[in-house]
Amino acid sequence: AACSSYRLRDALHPLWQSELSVSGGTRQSPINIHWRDSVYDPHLKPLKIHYDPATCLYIWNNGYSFQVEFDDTTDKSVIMGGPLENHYRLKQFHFHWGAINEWGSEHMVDSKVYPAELHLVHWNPVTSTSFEDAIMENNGLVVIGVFLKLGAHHAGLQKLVDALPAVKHKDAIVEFDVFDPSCLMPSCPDYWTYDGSLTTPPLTESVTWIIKKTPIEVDQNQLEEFRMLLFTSAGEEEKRMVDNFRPLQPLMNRTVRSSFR
Ligand SMILES: COc1ccc(C[C@H]2SC(=O)NC2=O)c(OC)c1
Ligand SMILES: [Zn+2]
Repeated sequence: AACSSYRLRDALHPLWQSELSVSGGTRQSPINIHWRDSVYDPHLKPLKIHYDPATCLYIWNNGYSFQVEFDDTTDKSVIMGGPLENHYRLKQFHFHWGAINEWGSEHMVDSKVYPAELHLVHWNPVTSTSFEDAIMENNGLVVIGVFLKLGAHHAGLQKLVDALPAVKHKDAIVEFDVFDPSCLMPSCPDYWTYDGSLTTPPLTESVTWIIKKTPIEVDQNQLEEFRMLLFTSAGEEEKRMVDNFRPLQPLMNRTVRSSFR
């Protein structure tokens, strides 16, 4: 019943009216990860991350989240290992968050919700010639999800937070150079992985998800800076950018694998 009400609410939500475009979806995201149902896979390798801070280009407000874009014309910022057959190039990262600390993440772990979730989006340059192509390819994309929890100040994130006032409105863009997103990774190597989809239209089922088990800590002021962004363009009636997460989707015939016992 819960999932059907989610899907009803999901389909009615203004952002996902186009949900019908994948109404036959069998591998939609996000999901609630039931820890005990995840299956340890000894063949899963450690995830290898090599990001070159010089590939960072700019930060912008796309009307749904704020996004940091990277130069993906070379293999300078890549991930490999883990469940992956080859390397994937970093294209962008963005966040999802709530109006208050009680919710905000897209994925959940045993129904535990976090105040925010980071998504690092990568594409497969071996099977696709561009990010745009990879979106339509089965397993063309890899998104690493990192939970954010309320706690200590995150010094690495602060550089990003300090740039947010410059991208307050939809379509605002500001140069953002030399940022290493590795600083947003928890040191714990453990992750879950499953086959899923984009969590915004076109909702295509082209994503290998890698969800880190351990959250990173950020402080209240940093979360509140996220919540001062706007969905709306300059001159429009202001709508605060909050609750930009998709409701849970049914697991259907999928198994979540874990890299740890
Ligand atoms: C047209 O192609 C798109 C559109 C949207 C997103 C972003 C979505 S997907 C995710 O994980 N979170 C989000 O907000 C995307 O990302 C790969 C690719
Ligand atoms: Zn996302």
